[in-house]
Amino acid sequence: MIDVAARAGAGYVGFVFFPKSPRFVSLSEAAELGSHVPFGVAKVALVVDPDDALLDQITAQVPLDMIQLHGHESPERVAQVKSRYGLPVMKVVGVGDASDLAELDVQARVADQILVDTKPPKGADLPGGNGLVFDWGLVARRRWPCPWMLAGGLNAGNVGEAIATSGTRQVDVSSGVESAPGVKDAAKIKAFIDAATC
Ligand SMILES: O=C(O)c1ccccc1NCC(=O)[C@H](O)[C@H](O)COP(=O)(O)O
Repeated sequence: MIDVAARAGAGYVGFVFFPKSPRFVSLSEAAELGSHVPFGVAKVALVVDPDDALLDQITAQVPLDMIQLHGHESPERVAQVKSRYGLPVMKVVGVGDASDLAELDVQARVADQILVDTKPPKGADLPGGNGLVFDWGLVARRRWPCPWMLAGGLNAGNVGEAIATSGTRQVDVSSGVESAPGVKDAAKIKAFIDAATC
């Protein structure tokens, strides 16, 4: 499915290293997948509150261009990961309401990129990939000192409105291009990218 995404124009592909996820990939699977990603498409490791031991293994075995921190990592931890691994770090910040915007301002001063995602509901099994939207108006016309990407419940049917409302220049999707949890769908990937780029 990586070739489908790349041919359709995706700029990033992500490997989910979260064992409870239906999208989980092992180190060896990610290493194999990563070796086939075309030049120009960034390979991103998605990790949740990882310790150095896990990141040491991932970065030693998987060809990567970026690390995405999807847990409760502090700005200090973001800075540590950047410096220890020499890779750009995308920090995910979950937004449920306006009170969550302050963390975006703080993390955007440290991270290389921020992913503005929907805050997972309390008790959710997954910190991301839940297919839920938030109020895109909350981030409309906001500026941060690093590039940012919008995520959360996007699909081919709503991504145009999400871009128009939020003003984002980059979008991220997971469950919205799947036919079942963890099963990516080529037609949905193409439709999503077409809708996001026209
Ligand atoms: O997708 C997962 O299973 C996952 C597990 C653990 C951490 C992050 C995870 N996904 C994060 C993503 O990058 C999603 O693309 C993002 O949250 C948007 O997901 P969706 O709402 O399904 O488009």
